[in-house]
Amino acid sequence: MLKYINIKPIEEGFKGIVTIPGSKSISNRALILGALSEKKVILKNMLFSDDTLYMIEGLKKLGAAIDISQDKKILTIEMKPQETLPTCELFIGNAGTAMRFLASYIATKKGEITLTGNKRMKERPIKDLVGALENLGVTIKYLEKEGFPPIKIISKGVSKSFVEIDCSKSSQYLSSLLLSGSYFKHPLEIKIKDTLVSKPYVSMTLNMVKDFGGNITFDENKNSFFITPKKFTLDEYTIEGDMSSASYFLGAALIGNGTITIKNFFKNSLQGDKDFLNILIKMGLEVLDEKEKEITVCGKHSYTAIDVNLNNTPDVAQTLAVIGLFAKGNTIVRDVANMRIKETDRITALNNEISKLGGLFLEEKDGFTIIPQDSYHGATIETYDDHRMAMSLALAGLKIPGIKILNPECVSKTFPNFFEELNNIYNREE
Ligand SMILES: O=C(O)C1=C[C@@H](OP(=O)(O)O)[C@@H](O)[C@H](O)C1
Ligand SMILES: C=C(OP(=O)(O)O)C(=O)O
Repeated sequence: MLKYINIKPIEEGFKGIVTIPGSKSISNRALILGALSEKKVILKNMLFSDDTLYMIEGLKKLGAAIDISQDKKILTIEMKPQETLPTCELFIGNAGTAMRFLASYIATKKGEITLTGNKRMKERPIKDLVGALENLGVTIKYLEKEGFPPIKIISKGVSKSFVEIDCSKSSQYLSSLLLSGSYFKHPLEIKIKDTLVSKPYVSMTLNMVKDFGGNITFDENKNSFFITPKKFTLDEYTIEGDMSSASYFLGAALIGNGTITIKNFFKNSLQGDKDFLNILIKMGLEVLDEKEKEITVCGKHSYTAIDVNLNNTPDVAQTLAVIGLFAKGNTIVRDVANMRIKETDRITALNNEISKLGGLFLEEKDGFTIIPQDSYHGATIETYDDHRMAMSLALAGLKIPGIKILNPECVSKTFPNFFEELNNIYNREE
């Protein structure tokens, strides 16, 4: 286990080329859709990281034949035809998508399956999804604390045709039902109670279900989704590069006033986090070149702050917080209360670590403000087993000497070779 990594400041005007990995969100959706499919599915540009490996191991235990070619980033998946799933326990670490998406997948069949995870996963709520599945006729028992994993799902399949769900804490509950709903026995109406957070992830789900052969419509007046039972028959699916992972290198170019080419960057991405590029353009980032799967961006000696609502894209809020340290003016991030129930309480974690650098961080219940200071100093950064704390605070080290990132291997949740790629931006391209 690597205990820490020192980040070296970078010279302005640097040039680098990096490659980002496949999208976590798309990889884990494609695995569920592949497991539901009638035949073998090939997934290309697949992400292999903790979150997808927990999903892969879980699906294997449930009966999937999965072949992996890690260097080619290809995976094939074919689920054994079976009415009843093998009785087992699935450990899914702290992979929110795996925990939530598997719950509805299990409900498409008969079986008794326990879903559990690490200490933090046991503090992340799942009650609204469990309640919806119970209302659909699935029996679910909390094995420790009411409302949280571990849960035991006792399923006989879903035969009801209407459910209401509260998605004000996580959009993953809705995506879970939408991903597997085509394999419930009857047409299903899912009515959204309250506000839906992280909306673009639901659009991503709808797009992918459609690509696999599903039929889901949305009625705006009723605030309801309608799913028709369908069989999936797609042969092959290509995973996009991960736009949340790209945020660190877009940010590095701006903070470090350098030029970075990002490969595996999908211009027409399904991911809401692609909008981070537009946020940074407003702050001063310049796009030098854009191809279908590659972008080259360039920073500025000085850039402006921004006031932005990140409810649609909470995963880039930490990147923006660190970029805000060096902006002209105060950067304000609004409407991101659910950052507090992710890998760690991310708002408090940012406050702790940014304060250690000499930064001024104003913490709100559902957001924060970064007030830039004339100077900062190095510090030893705690990462709270949160990949995004490690990756975003590493960016501060491009400017501030003496930054040490503790437990850097937590990046393996979504971007196992992040620090190797970060190293690539120091190697000047001639
Ligand atoms: O559906 C998804 O793939 C995700 C949805 C978001 O979670 P919430 O809906 O809980 O905000 C996001 O933070 C997470 O990293 C991935
Ligand atoms: C919130 C995240 O993950 P999860 O899928 O575990 O919710 C994340 O990757 O930032």
